[in-house]
Amino acid sequence: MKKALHFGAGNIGRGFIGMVLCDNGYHVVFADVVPSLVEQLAAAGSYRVITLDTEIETKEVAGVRAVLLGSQACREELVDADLVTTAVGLGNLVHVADVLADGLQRRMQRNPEPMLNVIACENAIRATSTLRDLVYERVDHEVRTWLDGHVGFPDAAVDRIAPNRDGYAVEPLDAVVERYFEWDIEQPAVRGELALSGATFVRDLGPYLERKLYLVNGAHAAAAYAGYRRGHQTVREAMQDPAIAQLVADVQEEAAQGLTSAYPDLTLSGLRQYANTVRTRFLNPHVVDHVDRVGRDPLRKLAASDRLFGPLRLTMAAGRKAPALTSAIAFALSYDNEQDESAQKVQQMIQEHGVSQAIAQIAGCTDETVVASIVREYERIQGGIWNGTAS
Ligand SMILES: NC(=O)c1ccc[n+]([C@@H]2O[C@H](COP(=O)([O-])OP(=O)(O)OC[C@H]3O[C@@H](n4cnc5c(N)ncnc54)[C@H](O)[C@@H]3O)[C@@H](O)[C@H]2O)c1
Ligand SMILES: O=P(O)(O)OC[C@@H](O)[C@@H](O)[C@H](O)[C@H](O)CO
Repeated sequence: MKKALHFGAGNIGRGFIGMVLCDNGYHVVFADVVPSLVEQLAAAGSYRVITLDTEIETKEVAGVRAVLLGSQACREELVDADLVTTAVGLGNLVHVADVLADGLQRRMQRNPEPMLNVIACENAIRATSTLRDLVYERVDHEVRTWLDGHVGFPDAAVDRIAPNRDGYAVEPLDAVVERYFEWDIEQPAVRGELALSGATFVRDLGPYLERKLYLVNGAHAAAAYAGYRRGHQTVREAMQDPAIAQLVADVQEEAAQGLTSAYPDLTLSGLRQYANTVRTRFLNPHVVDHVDRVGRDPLRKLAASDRLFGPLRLTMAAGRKAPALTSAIAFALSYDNEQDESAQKVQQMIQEHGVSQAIAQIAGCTDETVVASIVREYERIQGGIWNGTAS
């Protein structure tokens, strides 16, 4: 039986990647940093995925094991794994890289011939490439040469809403997910054979990845940050607020305009259809997804290449204005959730240096016109007079 080592036994790890791998006949070994989660998974050897839709479907993912990240057992799992995946959060890839660097050296010494693929399933531009670079930094020339020939690092885009489980009557290991899913993997970087039913193999991931990050996650972020500010608890509640529903649709339209200029194969009508489906998903009455999960870590979400400044850059490069993305960025900067450490860092930067400096520091954006528009929207939000994007 093929074996997959998956880092991150959280919502998307259990609810999406683990399930697809199991459906493809992999024996799945989860590696996580939370000892209690690892113990529970290891003891149970299985968990359930509950699909939230008009029909609630419960499916068992059986025959799984679990190891603690960094343990000897975890490093040893790499020696004969057939596939490695991650869903740990972009900032945590550095810790996965430490383990991969060590485990892959063991593999080079003891099981060098079989090809291996490593796929990071994180919401970011080319997260697998980021992970590969982190691994390469940690090994010497001999290992790098072996990695070049035997280990593929294909980039991927993953899409499935896997909310937190609070509010659902579920068992401790249950994962809850929407029915929809999409997993796109860049074929040219794959080493050896990799067949995964449920995944789509594409020649160039760029358009798939940016379409997903901007039209799903950018829109999601807009709904969450505006929703938080306007007192909504969940994404669905936020989407039922007409001003936010319009903001989200406008964010998608601006991003779509930018995407069609950057990727001639993407059509505006195709992107509009995709965007409509995304908004319907956000309104799914069976999914309770809190704005604080979707808005988590605004420092990451406000980075230059991420879901808000990424499409803004494309739209501006296409010579178009982006008032809705500007509002969404201003809402992200206004996100002062005390439970979110990253939000608190953003607030501290704003307090210490002002909004313009915070934008420069976080997103590297110093374009005076862009910064001035964001600041104007930020002030409207702070003043409580935002009731729709200024045109
Ligand atoms: N939840 C979603 O709807 C969704 C959908 C698509 C993609 N994603 C992406 O998947 C990733 C995980 O998101 P999530 O919602 O599952 O988060 P989560 O917090 O539910 O799960 C993350 C898991 O990773 C573990 N972890 C953290 N650092 C680790 C490390 N170094 N090694 C091993 N495990 C580690 C955590 O303990 C946790 O169990 C993120 O990059 C997210 O953007 C999430
Ligand atoms: O996971 P994040 O923090 O990058 O983004 C929050 C949500 O937008 C995200 O988890 C979506 O639910 C998911 O990407 C849908 O595929």
